[in-house]
This record gives sequence, C-alpha cells and structure tokens, in this order.
Amino acid sequence: MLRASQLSKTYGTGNEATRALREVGLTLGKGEMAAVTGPSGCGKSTLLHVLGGLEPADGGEIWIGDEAVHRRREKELAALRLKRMGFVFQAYHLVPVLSAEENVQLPLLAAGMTRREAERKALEALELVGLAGKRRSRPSALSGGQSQRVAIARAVAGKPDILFADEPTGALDSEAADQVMGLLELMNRQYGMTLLLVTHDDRLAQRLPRQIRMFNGRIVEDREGATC
Ligand SMILES: Nc1ncnc2c1ncn2[C@@H]1O[C@H](COP(=O)(O)OP(=O)(O)OP(=O)(O)O)[C@@H](O)[C@H]1O
Repeated sequence: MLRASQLSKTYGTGNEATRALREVGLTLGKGEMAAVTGPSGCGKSTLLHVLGGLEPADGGEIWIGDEAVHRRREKELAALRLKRMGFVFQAYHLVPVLSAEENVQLPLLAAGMTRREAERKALEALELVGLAGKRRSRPSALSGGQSQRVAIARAVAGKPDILFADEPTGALDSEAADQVMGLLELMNRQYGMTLLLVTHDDRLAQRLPRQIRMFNGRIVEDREGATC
C-alpha cells in the first residue's frame, strides 16, 4: 500500500542545517496500523508530512499503491491527497465559521463530489464518530474531544486508503484520547484503512500492532505483534 525508500530531508543549510530524515525506508501493507514513536525532534512529523506529500523530500521515493508521490507536482499532489489520504493533526484545523457538517463536506466538495452526495457522506461520517447530533454546531461550541472527532470524520468521509495522524490525542485528556484512538481503530476495522500514527506517548503506541521507533532522523526499531 505504502512504500518509501531512501527518504532524506534537511532543513536549513550550512551550520544551521538539521537533517530531519536520513535515508528512511518504510513499507506499510493495506490495512496495517503502525505507530511512529521517538524523542522530540527525531523526525516523526517530518516523516509523516513527507509521506503524505505535504512537504517535499530532498531525495528518495514514495509510492502509494501505484502512484508515485515523489514525482507529483503540487496540484497533482493535492488531487492525490483528496482521493487517497486523510490527515488528522493535534490542532484540529476546523474552519471556525463553518458548522461541523460543513467542515466535513469541505474536502468532499473539493474532490468534485456533488453537494447532495457530500451531505450524505458527511452525515454518515459524523454518525460514525457519534456526532450527528452536533452537525450544525460550530467548532467553538464543541469540546476538544468532539472537535477531534469532527476532524476524524472529515479525514475519513472520502474513505481514503491511508490515514495519517500526527499526535491526534496530544491536546486531549486520557478519556477523550482513548475515544479518539478507539475511533481510529474502528475506521481501520470498518474500512480497512491503513493507519500511520505519530505519537510520543508509548502507551498509545502499544495499542497498535506495529511500533516504529525513530532516533535522530532514522528508523532504529520496527516491532510487530507487541499487542493482542
Ligand atoms: N520547518 C522547519 N524548519 C527548520 N527545522 C525544522 C522544521 N521542521 C522541523 N525541523 C527540525 O527537524 C527536526 C525534526 O523535526 P520533527 O518535527 O519532524 O520532529 P518530531 O519527532 O516530530 O518532534 P516532536 O515530537 O517534538 O513533534 C527537528 O530538529 C526540528 O527542529
């Protein structure tokens, strides 16, 4: 499903240069769930951003199915992201002036769906995260946990092949965090969605079947079967 090889990324130049990724390779099978862990600054978010085509790598290859992410230009990348990828971040990035359902509809409309179809899919996704009753609420009227659940609905409404989640529970208390993790797992079971989760929280990482540990821009450990 996802194959990456020899990924490198350096920020800045000369004395200011930070090598965030050093020849990183990674393969994720369809429906696989993996957590990327490691100390602050080791390159976790950079890896997620590069894999999702949000930031260019300096070198290396990324394939999602038979699509070469590394060869695409920004406009084509945006189309690929809309079609095949979902993103959830620590800060929910909901549009404040739109209702929950309008937020969820936004990427569907951008991907070319008709309004009626986008409305139907958005409602279905909000039902899945247990927030159909809040569909007309604006983000300011939602708790942190509810906001993140709307963000998850937005990320999965188009049924992407892969969901990239960067510290999705970072701003939540442990109860809301467990609920969000449960939802990500549900999306995986329900739709076979592949999940790559970045977290500094080992307890959350242990919930997933595979843990990838980074240190100083490299993958230093890749363990499977630690749970269940
Ligand atoms: N836009 C940027 N410009 C310059 N340096 C950057 C930029 N983004 C990241 N870095 C540097 O690259 C390295 C990797 O950062 P990254 O955010 O990927 O780490 P991380 O493991 O996700 O950290 P954290 O757990 O603290 O979020 C760090 O040294 C960081 O300071």
